[in-house]
Amino acid sequence: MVGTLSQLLQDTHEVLDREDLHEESPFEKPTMQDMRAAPGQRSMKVTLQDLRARREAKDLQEKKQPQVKQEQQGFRDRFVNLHLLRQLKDSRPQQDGEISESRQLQKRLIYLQKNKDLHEQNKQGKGQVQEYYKDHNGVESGLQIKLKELQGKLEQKEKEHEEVYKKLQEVQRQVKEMSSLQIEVGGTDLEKHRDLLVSENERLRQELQLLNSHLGSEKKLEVEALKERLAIMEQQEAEHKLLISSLQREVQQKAERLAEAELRLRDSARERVEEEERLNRMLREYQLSNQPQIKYMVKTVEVDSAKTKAALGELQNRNVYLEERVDMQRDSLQKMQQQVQLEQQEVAKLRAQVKLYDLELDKAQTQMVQEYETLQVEKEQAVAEAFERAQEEMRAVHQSLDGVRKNLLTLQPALRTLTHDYNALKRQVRDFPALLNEAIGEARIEFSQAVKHVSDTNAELLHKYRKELHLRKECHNQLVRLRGNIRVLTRVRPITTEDGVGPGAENVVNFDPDDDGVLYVAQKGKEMSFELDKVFKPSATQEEVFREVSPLITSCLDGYSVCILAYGQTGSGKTYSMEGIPSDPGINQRALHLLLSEVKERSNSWEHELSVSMVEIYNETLRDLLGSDPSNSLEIKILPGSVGELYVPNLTQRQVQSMEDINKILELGHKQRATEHTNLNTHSSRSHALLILTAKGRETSTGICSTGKLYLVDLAGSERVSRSGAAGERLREAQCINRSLSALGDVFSALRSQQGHIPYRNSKLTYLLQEPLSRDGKALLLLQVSPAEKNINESLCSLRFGDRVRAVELGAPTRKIEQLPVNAELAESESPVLRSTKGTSMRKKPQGSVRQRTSPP
Ligand SMILES: Nc1ncnc2c1ncn2[C@@H]1O[C@H](COP(=O)(O)OP(=O)(O)OP(=O)(O)O)[C@@H](O)[C@H]1O
Repeated sequence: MVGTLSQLLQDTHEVLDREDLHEESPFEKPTMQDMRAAPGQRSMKVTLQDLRARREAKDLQEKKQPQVKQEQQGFRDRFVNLHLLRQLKDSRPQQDGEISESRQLQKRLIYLQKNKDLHEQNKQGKGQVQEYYKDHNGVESGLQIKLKELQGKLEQKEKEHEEVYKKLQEVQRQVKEMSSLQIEVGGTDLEKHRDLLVSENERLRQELQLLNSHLGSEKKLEVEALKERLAIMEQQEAEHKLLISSLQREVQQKAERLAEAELRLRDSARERVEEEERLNRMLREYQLSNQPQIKYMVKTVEVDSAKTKAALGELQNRNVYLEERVDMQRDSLQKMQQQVQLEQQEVAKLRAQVKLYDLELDKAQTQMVQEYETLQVEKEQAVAEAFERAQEEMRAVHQSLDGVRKNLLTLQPALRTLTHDYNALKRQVRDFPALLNEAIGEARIEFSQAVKHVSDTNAELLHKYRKELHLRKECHNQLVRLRGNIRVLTRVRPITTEDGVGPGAENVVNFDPDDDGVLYVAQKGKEMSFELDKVFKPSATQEEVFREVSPLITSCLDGYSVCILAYGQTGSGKTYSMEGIPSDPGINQRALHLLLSEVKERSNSWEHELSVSMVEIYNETLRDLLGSDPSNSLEIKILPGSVGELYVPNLTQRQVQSMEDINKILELGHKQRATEHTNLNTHSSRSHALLILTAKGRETSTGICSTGKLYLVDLAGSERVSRSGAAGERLREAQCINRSLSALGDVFSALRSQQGHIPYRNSKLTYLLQEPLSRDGKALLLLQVSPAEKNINESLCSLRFGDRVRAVELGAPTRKIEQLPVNAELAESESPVLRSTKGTSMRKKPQGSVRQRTSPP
């Protein structure tokens, strides 16, 4: 027990001594005034004003400090004594509680002191955090500087690459120059080597580009990753800053609260000290006032102890209150401690994170640096390799260039000779056009001269040939005349619309351009030629045809019996040639017109009388086309008293003196001509039409009379019966026509073979044409030919017929003349023909009349 008390006293002294050392200790001694102040007036919530007032009071107290200290010491002693007394006499447990409270207060004070230390530490922590941030910022700025350095290095490397690339381009250019040189020189091995170098160079360039792109892309990626990391870290830093600022705020708040708590503790300590002082004072007062009555001391003490008890009760209450407050403070301190711990943990975490980030950053940086270094090394290696290759290539190029130079040196003489040759050739080539033009001009001149010569020769030859031909013709004609051959002319009509279209209407007849007596007919790929006296092309006019026959026509005025026969198949143009069309008349009208004009011309020496008859032989009946009744059949009879001279009784004979007479007669005859339509020709004539002109003339000076006759015959169609498709009446017509035509053919055959008997009487036609077709007459056959392919057989028949007729020799013709008295009138001639307008006389040779053989006109 005694040990415990002594321990307590020692502790109390220690505490009191320790508190004395602190100027602002909460256990400073209160002034008397303070002590006197009622406890109820002292608020538990000590404001700062109160604190200031107390401090001022404290300052005042300090002035009295030595004295007070002495008093305190005394009071302490008294207090100790009092305690001892209490413990000894009363041994009250309340005092023990007070002491324990004091101890607790002391402990709390220690705790608060520790808390203060913690606060200091916290402050230091904050400083450390700020330092960390500073460091972090420094690291970041360092990284950025490093990044900038790296970028600078990259740019430098790129520049180096560009330089290398330029060098490569220069090498390529040199290689190209070399290749051009080689092309000029025309090397072969060098070209291969050059191609290899070029391909190698290209490959290197591509590799370099690939490396560049690879390097650039990797670096870019890394920089981007670093930037991303930096951004994240910056974000985290901002968050941490926010956290730290909030923590700082909290720490500040807590520090403020701590300061408040300290103040309160001081207040409570001061109050306690004041209370102690007051108690000491009271004790001293007691001691001073009650020293002689020690025996009553116990009683007084007991009396006073009541007060003391009350004071103690108050103190106890106050202690309880203070204890509560201390508990509260403790709680708050605990909380604060916990918070501080949490914050410390957080700070530690943050530090760890920051360390981690630092590590990561360092790692990334080192990795990046390593990668960069490796890339740098690779790039340098690649560049070095490329450079080496380029150098090697350059060396090779130089070598090849040397080779080329050598080649050039060796090739130079050859080149000189080649250049010389080339220049010579160039000159030749340059001069060549002029030379060529000159040569061409000369050749042209020579050629044109040769052509001209040839053409001249040809023309001459042609001329000679034509002359010869003409002569031959003349001779032939002469011969024909002398022989009395029947001339055969051929007229080919043009292709008409009636021929239709298609292969059947194609032209199969061709002509010889130099010989107008030759005609070619193509049949089934074969070409047959026919030689005739004259061939008229389709383009031949009526005039041309008439011109050819006109000499024969006029010969009738000389007393000849002349016959022109138009022969050919239906539609071959017989009527067209003989009669013609109103706008373009044929032989008949032209002949009459010619004879009229000829008579006129000869009228000085000759008197002529022209009379015309028109007959038709239809179905072997002779009809008078100018008669009043054309249906009457005429007969051919021998003129009585003549030598076989034939005549046609009752045949109408009309004199013609003008063209009007001719036109009227022809119109009448044409009208009365029996024409029928067949399926071959819409205007087919199914009869033989004859225009007989009798020309009686008398030479006024000599009295010689001539009687000439002109038979213009438009024969019926010569086509075969089967082809005409005729039947019945048409068949009979066709048969009659064929019979008469075959009779004509027979006559020609007989004449050709110079038979004794000529079968004139086999048909009306031949019988009527006996005189001109006899040896005394002249005959001309006008073969009408159709050029259409469908008529080729009939055309060939006609041409073959003409060929046969050509061979007929009638002999030299004879004029029919008679000598009459000079003063005799032509009309007084005994000739019945001349006397009568009715009936044509084909009399026998009268006495005194002479048939004079003469040359043809
Ligand atoms: N040279 C020609 N130029 C123009 N047309 C012609 C010629 N020859 C004949 N023709 C025409 O051919 C057609 C038949 O001619 P044309 O009547 O003269 O034949 P044809 O032989 O007399 O017949 P047919 O025996 O039936 O009387 C006519 O339309 C005629 O105009």
